[in-house]
Amino acid sequence: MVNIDEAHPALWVAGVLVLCGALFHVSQQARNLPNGPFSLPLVGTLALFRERKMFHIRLRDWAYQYGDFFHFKIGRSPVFVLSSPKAINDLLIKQGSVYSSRPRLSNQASLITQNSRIVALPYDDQWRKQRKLYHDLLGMQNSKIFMPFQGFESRQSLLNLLDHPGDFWKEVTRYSASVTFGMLLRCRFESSEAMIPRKLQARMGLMFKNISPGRWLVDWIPILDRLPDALAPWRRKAIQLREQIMPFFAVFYHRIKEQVERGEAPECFLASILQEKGANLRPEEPPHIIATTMAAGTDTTATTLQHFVKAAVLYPDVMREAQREIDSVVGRDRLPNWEDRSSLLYIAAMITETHRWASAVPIAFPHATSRQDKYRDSIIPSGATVIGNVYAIHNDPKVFLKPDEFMPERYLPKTDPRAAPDAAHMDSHYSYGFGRRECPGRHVADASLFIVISRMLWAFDFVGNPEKPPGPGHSGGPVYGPARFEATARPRDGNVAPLIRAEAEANRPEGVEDSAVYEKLVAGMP
Ligand code: HEM
Repeated sequence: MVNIDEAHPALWVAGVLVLCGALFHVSQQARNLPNGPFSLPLVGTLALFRERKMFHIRLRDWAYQYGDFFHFKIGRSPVFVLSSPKAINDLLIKQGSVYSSRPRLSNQASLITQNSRIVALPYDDQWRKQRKLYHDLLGMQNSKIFMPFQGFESRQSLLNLLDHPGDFWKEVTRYSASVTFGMLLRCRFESSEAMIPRKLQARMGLMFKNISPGRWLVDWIPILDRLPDALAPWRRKAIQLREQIMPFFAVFYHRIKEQVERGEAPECFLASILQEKGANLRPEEPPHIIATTMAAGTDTTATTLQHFVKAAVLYPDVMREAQREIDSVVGRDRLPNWEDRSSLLYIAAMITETHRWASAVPIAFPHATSRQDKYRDSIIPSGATVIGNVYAIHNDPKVFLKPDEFMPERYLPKTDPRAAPDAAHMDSHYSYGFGRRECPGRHVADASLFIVISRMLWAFDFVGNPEKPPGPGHSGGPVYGPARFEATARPRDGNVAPLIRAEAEANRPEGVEDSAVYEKLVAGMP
């Protein structure tokens, strides 16, 4: 969360200043805080600066040391960390009306996001308005309208993997981007080399880097923000960054807007926002909704698929068990389809286990309180940051036996002879977050994962490079993928190639255009 690497010089200056002040201030609330790592008044928890650990690893280690309800401090502000299903259930879920806000963005971050990105909005009417748009689009029932896209794109994935067996890494990004862009604006990508997903990733990287708390000197010395614009060049810089990031999204916005005005828009999320559903939005909101949807839908699903391929390579017995199930339910003469979903229990368990074993967002997104509350004798002030420690819980041996092992059996129904119910003391996972802020795209995401995973395993064995097996470590952030690794998709038998080629073009959804039209429009952008 705190971008220490980026903010290093700023931290030292801020550290000296706040240390001077520290002698005169003692946080009133400190008396009521739960256990936690050592912190200095005003400076906060020193280990945040000292140790070069990834944030979710550090939070897991602290959870082992301080228990399932601890705090640390950023400056003077306590951050509360919940590291057991009980603590999460007690607060983030049962007390949703109190624990569903977001930490306040810095002024710099607000300049970049224009307070229009749902993931960062506080629990207020603007959030409710945007959340309803997502709910209407992505709710359990409505999300079914995307099945034809997911079905078609998963067959394109098989074709691309057949032609380029080593390209799974890029292919899963193409797949996820096509599903997301399809629902957002009826646009798709045929090739794994498509340039738009890469441009999207670059922009989101720039955005997240610059809205992270602690990124700017002024985040650490807020009094500087009182200076007029002429003496505050960082404000201009934030606006320049926004102008670097947002025109890319405006391209999609303007094209669909023109189509709406001509009465020629495709039936899609963006058109419905520009027609009646988004009537109450501020003008700057739709481009940010486009950016959020593209980013939230693409990177997370692609990353989860990369984790899945890693598991398939590292656990060939699990892959074979899944293939045995597919072969017995589906046979070898056709691809798995939606009707098979309720019979493919091992595949369902495998998807849940992928979310647990390697969460794409290992601490979800921090929540914040909208009023003061009390928990286990501690006062949690209004506006406090509260983190659900997903990674710690998913890796806690008290909750999941042998947490390092990829074991779909832990999620099978108890009556299934393959089940290992004692291996899980929780019947789900927290990779989609919690309570009222839980990911609204989860039904779409799980459907996307089901259809492409079941079909990939029907068609291919995933084989690693014995010289370079997938290692530990992560890529990316705030969405964490595995460290890059090699894998080859090897057709399982002689039926696979002819069937994939024969089926690739079937049931092409109507009204979906190739991304070429947008590629021309964004070609000149860096
Ligand atoms: C495997 C795929 C996905 C994962 C792991 C994932 C994970 C998450 C997480 C952890 C959160 C924060 C929850 C919280 O604050 O408690 C979130 C929020 C969100 N997700 Fe997803 N997500 C995925 C797919 C999607 C898709 C496909 C969409 C839509 C196209 C989407 C749209 C959103 C939105 C709009 C929010 C913000 C919700 C809010 O702040 O109220 N996500 N997601």
